Amino acid sequence: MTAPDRPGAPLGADSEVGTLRTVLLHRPGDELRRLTPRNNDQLLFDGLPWVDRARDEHDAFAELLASRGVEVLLLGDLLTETLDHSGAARVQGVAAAVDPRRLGHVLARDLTTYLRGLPAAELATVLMAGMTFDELPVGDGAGISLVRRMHHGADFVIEPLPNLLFTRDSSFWIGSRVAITSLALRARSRETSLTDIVYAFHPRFLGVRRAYESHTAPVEGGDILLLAPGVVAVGVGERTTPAGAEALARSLFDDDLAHTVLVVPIAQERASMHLDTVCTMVDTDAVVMYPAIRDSLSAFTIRREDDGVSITGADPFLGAAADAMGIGKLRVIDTGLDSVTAEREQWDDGNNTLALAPGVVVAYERNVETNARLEASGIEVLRIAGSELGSGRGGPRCMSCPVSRDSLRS
Ligand SMILES: NC(=O)NCCC[C@H](N)C(=O)O
Repeated sequence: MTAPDRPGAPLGADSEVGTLRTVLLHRPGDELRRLTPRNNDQLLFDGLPWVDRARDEHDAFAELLASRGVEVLLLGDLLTETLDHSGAARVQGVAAAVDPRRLGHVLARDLTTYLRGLPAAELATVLMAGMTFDELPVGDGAGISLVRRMHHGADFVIEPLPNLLFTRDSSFWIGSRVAITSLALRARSRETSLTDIVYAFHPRFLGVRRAYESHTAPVEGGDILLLAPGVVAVGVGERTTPAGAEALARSLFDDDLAHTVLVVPIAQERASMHLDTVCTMVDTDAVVMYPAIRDSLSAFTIRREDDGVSITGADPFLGAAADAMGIGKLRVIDTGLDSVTAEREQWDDGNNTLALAPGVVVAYERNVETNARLEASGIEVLRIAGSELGSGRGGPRCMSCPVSRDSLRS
């Protein structure tokens, strides 16, 4: 992995459980205040979070990580620093936010000029929280746009990005490279314009190379599990598509970032929108998994071969994963729950843990039964509150993008 001359540990990750050194989070901000009962479904939230409380919960999450020696980077801070540092980042970030097809040429042009001139912190806020027609600056020429006149003041000129909270999905690190993903749904697609400029222009990431650069089809970070160095599982369901998984596998092989990719079909349902909603790694050879899918989860195995690739399967996931990882057995921590408790705790992200090291995970406190079973199996569980954070349907893993983990290769 790279970057000895930068602050902090070398960048990159080759597993889900190597000791976590640096992580990217997003502190809940004004983008969450945009949620209303009319738009929350479209913006992929199941309710309206109490924003100040969500922030408190998130601050406690960040403090827990820091208390365990993890360097916490905040997306909002990195974005502000990036926009301050780079004119090109400003141009790119604004261009992705201003849609002339929707706003018309006149308004798009005036808004672009206005945004490019904003101080970095204000621009970062607009790019994350969006902007309404009421919030447009009043000045010369205001009112000449028909689009402006005909829209309701509370309509969005720039749509907010409340799901920035889930930093896992818009980028992920593999080896010493970062992949900017290709988010499937309209409500989230602009998020990657922000991770893209941060990784392209922030001095901290100077010289970092990209993985999956072509992003030809949808791939979301929540579907990617780094099972072991060189072995990657990719969930295919509501978000990542078969074409995305195939393109990612070929790209990882070409860049020598993986030799085996397991493609794992998951139900196309909100409760299991990503692979990490039903299964996360808690140790080098162990996962916590939603019990209802334990025996039915399957995988196609794509291997890099001397003369191309081979595809086998579908086979039972647990066996295919153990084979690919070169271990006798992938342990499933037996959450042993009755089906109703298991379903409730899966919905509340009980299986969505963030490993800080082998056998040490962060989990939502509300999943009492799952956490107790993890502890009974020897896993250290660090509990955080998530009553408000969870309203977007994501747990500790979804809310974190590991930027640096110790390698498991050594
Ligand atoms: N990796 C994850 O499962 N992320 C959670 C994403 C939740 C977000 N509200 C979404 O629907 O995309």
